[in-house]
Amino acid sequence: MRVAVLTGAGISAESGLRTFRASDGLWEDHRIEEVATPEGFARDPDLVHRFYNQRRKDAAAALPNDAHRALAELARHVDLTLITQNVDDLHERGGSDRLIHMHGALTGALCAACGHRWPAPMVMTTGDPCPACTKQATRPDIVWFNEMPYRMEEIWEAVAKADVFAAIGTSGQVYPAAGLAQHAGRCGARTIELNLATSAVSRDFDERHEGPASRIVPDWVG
Ligand SMILES: CC(C)NC(=O)[C@H](Cc1c[nH]c2ccccc12)NC(=O)[C@H](CCCC/N=C(/NCCC(=O)O)S[C@H]1O[C@H](COP(=O)(O)OP(=O)(O)OC[C@H]2O[C@@H](n3cnc4c(N)ncnc43)[C@H](O)[C@@H]2O)[C@@H](O)[C@H]1O)NC(=O)OCc1ccccc1
Repeated sequence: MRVAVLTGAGISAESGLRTFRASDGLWEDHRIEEVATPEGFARDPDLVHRFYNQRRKDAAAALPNDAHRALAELARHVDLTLITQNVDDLHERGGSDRLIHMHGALTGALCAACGHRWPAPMVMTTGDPCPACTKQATRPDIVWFNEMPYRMEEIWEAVAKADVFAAIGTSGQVYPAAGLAQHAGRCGARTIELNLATSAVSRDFDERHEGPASRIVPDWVG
């Protein structure tokens, strides 16, 4: 059985990490344009580093929950492709050793000059030189708006081949991730939404399970 799972901020909410669009969401305190676009980084890199340094600290202090662990268990029983929009490392710390961070990861640093990648320091600053080209063009290895998400061909292929596609804790407002459910359905997969509430793409699913991820994901995995 081939299963493709897409996760969003909702799966890490019960681990204490803020989602984006909730009333106390990340986008309440910061304008997307300012902190999650290449233009915002060019305009004020210190502000962007402060934003991601705080998220890196919060993620390091958080612990995976039963939903993260249930997906690691699922991978032992089916051919699972785990795709996450999240930049935290709670899937890995929950036991998942094969996943695709389509929007990058807080644990990564990227040189905007030469493209070199290395493990991110907890506190990243504009002065950090690249270990390869020594230029000071260090940025978080995160996919910002108007940038192409990582490993899209692999993701598109895995979803096309899936017998089952499930989306967990995502609002379905950001593309191309939000378009994967429709793609899966068109390719014949059974599509399942697991979420605390309805999302912007709930109509694209054959089946819905509503409730907190830490309860409904272990129930679904069974
Ligand atoms: C806002 C939106 C309209 N804009 C976009 O989609 C844009 C533009 C666009 C492209 N195609 C389109 C088509 C139509 C319209 C617009 C577009 N997309 C892009 O820019 C993408 C890139 C998008 C990626 C941006 N980076 C992120 N993250 C990293 C940064 C960071 O993290 O700081 S996006 C970021 O926001 C999104 C947030 O969504 P969710 O994770 O779903 O979180 P949210 O808070 O919204 O919802 C939480 C959900 O959980 C549920 N929940 C809460 N608690 C629980 C709980 N306890 N249990 C269960 N569920 C729970 C809630 O009910 C809710 O449903 C995630 O993707 C997340 O990664 N790039 C691109 O298109 O590039 C092109 C291109 C082409 C060629 C060459 C170059 C470029």
